[in-house]
Amino acid sequence: MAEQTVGQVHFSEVDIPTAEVDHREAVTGGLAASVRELVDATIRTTVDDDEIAAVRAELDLLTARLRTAQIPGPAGVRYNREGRSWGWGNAVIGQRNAIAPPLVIVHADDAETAHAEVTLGAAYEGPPGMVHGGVSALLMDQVMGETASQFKRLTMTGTLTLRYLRPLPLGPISIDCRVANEVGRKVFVEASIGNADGIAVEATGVFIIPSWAVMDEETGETEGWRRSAEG
Ligand SMILES: CCCCCCCC/C=C\CCCCCCCC(=O)SCCNC(=O)CCNC(=O)[C@H](O)C(C)(C)COP(=O)(O)OP(=O)(O)OC[C@H]1O[C@@H](n2cnc3c(N)ncnc32)[C@H](O)[C@@H]1OP(=O)(O)O
Repeated sequence: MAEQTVGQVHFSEVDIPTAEVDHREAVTGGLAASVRELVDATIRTTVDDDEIAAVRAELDLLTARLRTAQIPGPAGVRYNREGRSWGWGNAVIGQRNAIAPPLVIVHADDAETAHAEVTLGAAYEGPPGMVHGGVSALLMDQVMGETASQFKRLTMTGTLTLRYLRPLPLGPISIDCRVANEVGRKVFVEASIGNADGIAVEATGVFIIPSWAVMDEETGETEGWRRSAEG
């Protein structure tokens, strides 16, 4: 495994064929999907106290089984020589992260725009029956960050400005995003989140290519960074 550091950001090149990565992702992604169901059931269950205690005891045993073999810290972002990258712990798109919806982001071929759709359930509630405003910001931040990066450079959120136009009910939502402008190391991005009734939140963001992450196009120092959302 080769460690690569761009300024303060570390990522790892691992020699795993894409087919095996896809397989691992399908298996562990299935586990995360089951845990997502568990999260929803935990919020909504009305079983009695004894049943909760019994379920909890079983869950603690299951968790202990998973912990018999685990990595020492967070999942990080990894990539292989075929250009497949994956960030399984990412809070928004992480396939192994039950906290992540997970969002599947579709980027246009020119990488200037992106679109994402997902259904948000009880775990994402803020106002009663509505999507938490911070969740809307979180999801848009990820879509905007990826779009700003255009998968060819590292960008970080500098300023995110949100205008909440109307409450967004839990249920199916969609996000649209586009690069509006670019000046030096600043990439200006616009996004919105809404549903079939229209836009609920508009966002504008300044995403910065950090001074420590300006890459040399010739040496391809950061070539391992690719379309993580697709993998
Ligand atoms: C081979 C290719 C590689 C491809 C890679 C593709 C990967 C694809 C995969 C995945 C995509 C990413 C998906 C993630 C999505 C989630 C995003 C997050 O959650 S990011 C975490 C939260 N954000 C932070 O933690 C930042 C913390 N802040 C910093 O690190 C710095 O303050 C930073 C980088 C924002 C700026 O540091 P400086 O040293 O580079 O900035 P200075 O040189 O002072 O300024 C440059 C210009 O930017 C403006 N600027 C600086 N900070 C700004 C700010 N906060 N807001 C707006 N403008 C700012 C300045 O005014 C200046 O503008 P003037 O050139 O003078 O016009």
